[in-house]
Amino acid sequence: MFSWVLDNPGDVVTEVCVMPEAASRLQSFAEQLLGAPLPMRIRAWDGSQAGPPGAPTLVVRNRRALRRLLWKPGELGLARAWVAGDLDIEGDFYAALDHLSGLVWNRGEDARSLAEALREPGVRAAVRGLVRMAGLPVPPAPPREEVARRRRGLHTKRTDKRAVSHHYDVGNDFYEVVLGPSMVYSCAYWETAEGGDTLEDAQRDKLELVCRKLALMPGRRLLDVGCGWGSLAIHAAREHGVHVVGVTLSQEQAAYARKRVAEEGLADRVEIRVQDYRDVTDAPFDAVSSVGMAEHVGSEQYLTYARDLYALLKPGGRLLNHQIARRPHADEDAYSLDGFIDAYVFPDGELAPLGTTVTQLERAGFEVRDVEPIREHYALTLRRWVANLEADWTRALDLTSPGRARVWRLYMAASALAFERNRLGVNQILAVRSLEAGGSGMPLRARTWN
Ligand SMILES: C[S@@+](CC[C@H](N)C(=O)[O-])C[C@H]1O[C@@H](n2cnc3c(N)ncnc32)[C@H](O)[C@@H]1O
Repeated sequence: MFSWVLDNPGDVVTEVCVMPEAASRLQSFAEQLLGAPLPMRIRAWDGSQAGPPGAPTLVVRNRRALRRLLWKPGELGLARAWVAGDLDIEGDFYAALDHLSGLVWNRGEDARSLAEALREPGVRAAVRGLVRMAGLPVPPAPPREEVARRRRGLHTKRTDKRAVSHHYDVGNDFYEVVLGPSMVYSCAYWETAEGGDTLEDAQRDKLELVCRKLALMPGRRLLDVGCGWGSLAIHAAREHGVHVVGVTLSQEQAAYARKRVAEEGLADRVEIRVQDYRDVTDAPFDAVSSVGMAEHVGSEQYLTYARDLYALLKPGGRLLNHQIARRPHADEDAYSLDGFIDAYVFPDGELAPLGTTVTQLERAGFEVRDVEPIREHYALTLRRWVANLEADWTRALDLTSPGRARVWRLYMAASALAFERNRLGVNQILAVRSLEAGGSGMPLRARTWN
């Protein structure tokens, strides 16, 4: 099936890039490579179209898109072409992304995925030949030791600050468009699977759930690690009467959060700092919340993170760690960092399987008391963020670059699908620093929380 590709790489370039009716040539090239019909329509730069009528359409605006795809086949190539505006999608965005991710990664028994096809040495060599002929340099794949070295160099205080700034210091106005008035950048807590409640209600319910799990009450001290725009700190101080220290690495977030705190009249109870969690020294706290922050910590630093939070708590104090989890890989050593999310969205972000996180918390001394998996909630939340962005697209383009707006739309929609398809999870882990004699201070019936 691949002999045509292997034997005639020059003809393939000519066929696909130079001859008329590019869409049907593209379709037949992809179908030969994958060994199955394409479920999407294609519209090419010359206006030609091919594929099942009524299906979502992949618009290939120019030949450069093909070069990008062939140069880095898979997630990163697709994303590069998408960010540059060389590729577009018409029709149902989620259905199209679902088809594309299926084509690239998981086809099932009867058809191979692009990733599988490209693992065959002959096909890989032919594709690299194509890329060379298309005039693009072919970088060597980084050796395993290089991936390991890069990992070790990550997550110093300086690199974390730079990575956080890349993601969060892009304008609070842009985040207001996406997140809406609640300004919470983590999974909400919905009443129904249909997501009938508003995003603001669902976010308020999430903040309240975190406060109840932490048994917050007047006079207690809460440390909110990765406090974002201050929403949890404000809710906890206003509704539960606690004193809160919120730390973030983002200057823009801190300025925004302080303004909100002052407007709410809570300046005597909420302190927002631009500070790394590793630099917090004013222990002890009765409770620590870390919501949507631990994804930035990285595997090399995770135990340090867990130990630091443990040390900051009083005996009997609770940690609520709300964190995205990936599925374990068959070969954990081969786990590579250079995907689309790393390149464009969260530089140096790292996801761990749930079991790894629980083990690290236990190794740091915590007793893990409860794990609540809430991945369906994240899919609902992300779909709402995508809808917010699409509804205010023109303003979003004014507030940021078109490339960034396209990246955010793609990463949020693709992440919604990943949570729906169970490729990603998100969990609220409640852990306790036990009292000296071993008591947890937890109620016998855990669901009442305090
Ligand atoms: C996804 S946001 C979540 C914000 C907030 N918890 C929420 O739910 O809306 C992640 C937060 O973690 C913060 N962060 C990341 N690394 C940090 C570090 N090393 N020390 C302190 N904060 C950090 C970022 O500045 C950002 O505020």
